[in-house]
Amino acid sequence: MSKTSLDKSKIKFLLLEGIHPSASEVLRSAGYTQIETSPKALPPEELKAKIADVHFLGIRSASQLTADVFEQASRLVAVGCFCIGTNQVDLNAAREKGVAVFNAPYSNTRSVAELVLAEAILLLRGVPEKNALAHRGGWLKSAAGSYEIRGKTLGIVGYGSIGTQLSVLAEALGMQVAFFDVVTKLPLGNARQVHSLHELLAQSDIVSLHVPETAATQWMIGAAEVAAMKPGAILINASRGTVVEIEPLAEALKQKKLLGAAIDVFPVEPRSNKDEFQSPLRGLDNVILTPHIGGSTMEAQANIGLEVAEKLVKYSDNGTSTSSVNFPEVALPAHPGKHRLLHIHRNVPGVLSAINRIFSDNHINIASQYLQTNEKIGYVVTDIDAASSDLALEKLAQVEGTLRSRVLF
Ligand SMILES: NC(=O)c1ccc[n+]([C@@H]2O[C@H](COP(=O)([O-])OP(=O)(O)OC[C@H]3O[C@@H](n4cnc5c(N)ncnc54)[C@H](O)[C@@H]3O)[C@@H](O)[C@H]2O)c1
Ligand SMILES: O=C(O)CC[C@@H](O)C(=O)O
Repeated sequence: MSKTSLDKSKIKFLLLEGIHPSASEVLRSAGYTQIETSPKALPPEELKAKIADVHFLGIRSASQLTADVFEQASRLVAVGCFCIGTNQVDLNAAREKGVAVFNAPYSNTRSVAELVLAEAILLLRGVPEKNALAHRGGWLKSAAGSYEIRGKTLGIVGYGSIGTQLSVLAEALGMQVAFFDVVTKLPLGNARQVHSLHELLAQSDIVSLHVPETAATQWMIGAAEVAAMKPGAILINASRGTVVEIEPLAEALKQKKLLGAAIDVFPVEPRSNKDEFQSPLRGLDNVILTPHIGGSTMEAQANIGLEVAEKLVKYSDNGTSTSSVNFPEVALPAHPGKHRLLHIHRNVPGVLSAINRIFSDNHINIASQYLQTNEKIGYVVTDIDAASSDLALEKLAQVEGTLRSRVLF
């Protein structure tokens, strides 16, 4: 048996951050037994020590997979992000190591959209302040500053999976929906696209952010943007903590320039439920603060567990990389009776011919072959007879540009 093909009982999975048990169930029913789980993210040094011995890693948003961490990951085959965002992973470093990264792009969109709408209603009614006061023995029975959601304008920044779900639900409640997106999008229902962020801010009663964390979205809402919002408007951020500058927001809330805010994500978030949450927004009664739970419902987490674990199993069992966020996507049939060689390489001219020269020079018959590339890497899968796989694998590893090769049988 080849040294680089492990039997399933030796393949190690590490699932961090309280990933739903549905993931472990999928892995166990696929025959994997070495599954270690932890309720929290690991600090960098601990993560580096652990990752050295792991073949598959599951994380959510709190684990930081930097280039340094990937340096230690000599056995790592794939990472599963059991969430939508993949900004916590250095995708280039993963690609350089030949590590495929998967996520769950849709399983929690509904949960986020529902939370945002609920928060919008509560903020428009001043419930956070009235609730806080009642807990302190106060009684604020008043309609002043309380409004229905019907007829209000919702401004959505980022009209993707979550933004569009929210748009549909908001219209069902009688809201007007406007959105800003860098891409021209087909508006759903009666929603309309506006051409600049400031145009959106100037006309929205509620602004809700649904962009990914990128260089362009970093601090996209700062002092100037808060100033551009309508007096008495509401800001909701359930996207990423780096999208909003907290200090100018806190100031606008203290000055009552804004009616309220609901913030689910923060520039710095505690690594576990035992660490202290620190923020200038603490103590402001017109702000709903939630601990990054936009996607945290039992339904969403169970679905994410299934979805991502199934992707890891398919990649481990037969090399299928469909819906990977950093890898060429290949959907592969089963390969009964054959050994399957997986070769991941830099996408430079000549690699495929070098690979096929190995097969022809060594009289190895190819039963089937698949190639897919993206701008950076190529992924070649070749099914051959079992007898030749050790020799072929040894030679494939020597091809110039090789990032990783392994065999499945
Ligand atoms: N709080 C939570 O628990 C939670 C849960 C799920 C997702 N999220 C976050 O929400 C983000 C959005 O999720 P999604 O599934 O809707 O993503 P998506 O990729 O489907 O949509 C993002 C949209 O933002 C647009 N966009 C990108 N850059 C932009 C910019 N600079 N200005 C304006 N628009 C821009 C894109 O064109 C796209 O339409 C995720 O990336 C994730 O970070 C948070
Ligand atoms: O569950 C998480 O930690 C992240 C949730 C959310 O931000 C996502 O990107 O899906």
